[in-house]
Amino acid sequence: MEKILVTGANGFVGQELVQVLTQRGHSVIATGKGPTRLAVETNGVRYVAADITHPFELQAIIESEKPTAIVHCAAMSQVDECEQKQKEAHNINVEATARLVLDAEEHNCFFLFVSTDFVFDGEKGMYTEEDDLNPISWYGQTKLEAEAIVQTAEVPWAIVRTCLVYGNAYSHGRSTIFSWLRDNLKAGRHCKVVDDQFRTPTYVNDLAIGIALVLEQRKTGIWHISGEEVFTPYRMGLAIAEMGGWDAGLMERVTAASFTQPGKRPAKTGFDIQKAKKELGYQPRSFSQVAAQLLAG
Ligand SMILES: NC(=O)C1=CN([C@@H]2O[C@H](COP(=O)(O)OP(=O)(O)OC[C@H]3O[C@@H](n4cnc5c(N)ncnc54)[C@H](OP(=O)(O)O)[C@@H]3O)[C@@H](O)[C@H]2O)C=CC1
Ligand SMILES: Cc1cn([C@H]2C[C@H](O)[C@@H](COP(=O)(O)OP(=O)(O)O[C@H]3O[C@@H](C)C(=O)[C@@H](O)[C@H]3O)O2)c(=O)[nH]c1=O
Repeated sequence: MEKILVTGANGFVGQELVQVLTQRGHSVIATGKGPTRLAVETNGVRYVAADITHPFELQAIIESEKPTAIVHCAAMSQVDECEQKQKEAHNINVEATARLVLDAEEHNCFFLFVSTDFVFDGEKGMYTEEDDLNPISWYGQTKLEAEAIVQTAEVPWAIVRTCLVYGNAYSHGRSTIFSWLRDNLKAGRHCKVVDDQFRTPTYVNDLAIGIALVLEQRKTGIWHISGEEVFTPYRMGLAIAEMGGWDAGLMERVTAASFTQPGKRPAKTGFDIQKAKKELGYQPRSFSQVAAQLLAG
């Protein structure tokens, strides 16, 4: 059993990760900005407020709690916000990560950093862990810089990259592609959905299990943990409409060019997850299986 400190625990990925880690018998120190927003009160979880941009808050928690591992989820994760607030995004996504790596070194904690497909430029698609990085957004640039810092850590480290994470959104949390599509279709709302961004969407519970496997097996290095099937958001919507018995005609099939967004999105990402399947025993569920389960409520 590990004693794991999770940053970004109030976030979409963090909430699920805290639950999965405790269900797997680990003791979790959940940290986030301000009061806890953990959706589920779980035994074995302690919540401690900590702003990662305040240098000594996390350091004091690590000093007193002595975790065996740190999973760093906290980030400015909205791509457009990162593009518009570049200094703040760098402060949160890069400088705070650098300080946390130093804290991990001081207390000999295994360090796991959660990263993104947006470190790639989207030309090739189906990226392996060996492919060259070339981000086209400031968000992706900050994650690339943070990855480079993590790789200098003098403690065992892992980088888990993931892609278009979906599931039921938490109240007050960020929406996810799945909940956004389902809610629009269910409400009979017209929506514009892109059909030229290729992803391997990742069920948030599969991601949390993948992170737990890396931690439990103390696997170091870079790991691509995502779904196995390629979808565009439009094709996800078609599947959801079909399963929910809703009108797919509510979705207007558009290209990414029809959106004027501050942050560029890579066209073709998605991950080749053979390494995680072979070496971790990671096995994501199919989109149809998960969507049916989520729609059944
Ligand atoms: N969602 C996705 O599709 C993908 C996510 N990722 C990565 O996964 C990680 C989690 O993402 P996700 O859960 O979706 O994003 P969220 O935005 O839901 O969660 C990020 C969390 O980080 C917290 N945070 C931000 N700034 C600070 C700070 N200064 N101090 C403490 N906490 C802070 C936020 O707090 P608050 O809630 O108070 O704002 C939030 O709870 C991120 O590193 C992201 O880059 C990677 C690929 C895909
Ligand atoms: C809002 C909106 C989104 N979409 C599509 C575009 C995109 O492929 C998908 C999600 O859109 P968003 O703008 O929410 O997310 P986006 O910023 O594209 O997603 C990214 O988030 C960060 C954290 C990551 O690390 C990336 O892996 C990726 O998941 O939904 C539409 O088709 N129509 C819409 O109206």
